[in-house]
Amino acid sequence: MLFTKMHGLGNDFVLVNCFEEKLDLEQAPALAARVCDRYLGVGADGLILLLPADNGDVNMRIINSDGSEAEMCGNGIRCAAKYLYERGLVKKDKIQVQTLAGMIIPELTIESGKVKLVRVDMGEPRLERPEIPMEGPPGKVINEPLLVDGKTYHVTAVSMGNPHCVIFVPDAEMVALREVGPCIEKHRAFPNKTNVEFIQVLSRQEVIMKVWERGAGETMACGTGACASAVASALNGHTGRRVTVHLKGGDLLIEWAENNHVYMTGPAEEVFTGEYPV
Ligand SMILES: N[C@@H](CCC[C@H](N)C(=O)O)C(=O)O
Repeated sequence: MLFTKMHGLGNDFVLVNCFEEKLDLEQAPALAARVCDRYLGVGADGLILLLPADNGDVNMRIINSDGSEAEMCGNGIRCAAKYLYERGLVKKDKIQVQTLAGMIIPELTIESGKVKLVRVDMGEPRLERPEIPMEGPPGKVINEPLLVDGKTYHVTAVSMGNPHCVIFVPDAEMVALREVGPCIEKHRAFPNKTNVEFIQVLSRQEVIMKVWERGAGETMACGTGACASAVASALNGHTGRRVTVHLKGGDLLIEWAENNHVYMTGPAEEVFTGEYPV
């Protein structure tokens, strides 16, 4: 299988062009776990498959490093958009990408034939509890107490197609991510598990985010997580609707526009190409 290793702010992926490579999709979870292994495989947070779409330009599937499939991936879709444009597979600067979270539209900034930045219309955030999904009575989950291993966290739940649990903290550096992250990811309140974001508010326009991803653990960045965190920050009155999110791997600009769509702007990089035995 020919593949391309890419990353968005250090959130890294193995991309496979399934217009060319004929993969058995039923084997994709096992393949993802093998290829993403940082010791025995290529090493990545997820496997991205680009497939022919029945609606739109391309169908993107994202499988986490543990083999579980996610509905969407913000950093991954910027990588996919760059790949499709620079390989000439799509010849326009606005691409319609079919995902399990619906149609997502990346828009490219191109300089000398290369993609510099990608601005993605990530669609509307979903806030009602069953849409996350999260156990409990109907309504939105904004700054609500959640008991985790005897400690109470105040959580705001946002779905960007995939579930996010956002927690505001005074100092993101002090969070014991590897201890608390997996407990919240697998908390019984989240029947489909959840991504977990810890947010330190710096100002009305800037936050620091640490993320524990469902199915992948700690990553250097999470695009859908940054969008969910920006929405949660505005809902809790901590920031306005345009926020720079500082992540371990760099910055994302997130805007929750008046039309209720969330726009994410950031880079994507190609690292290398290779061949992997399947
Ligand atoms: N890193 C991604 C999100 C990947 C999927 C996530 N782990 C999930 O299971 O929902 C991003 O940039 O959005």
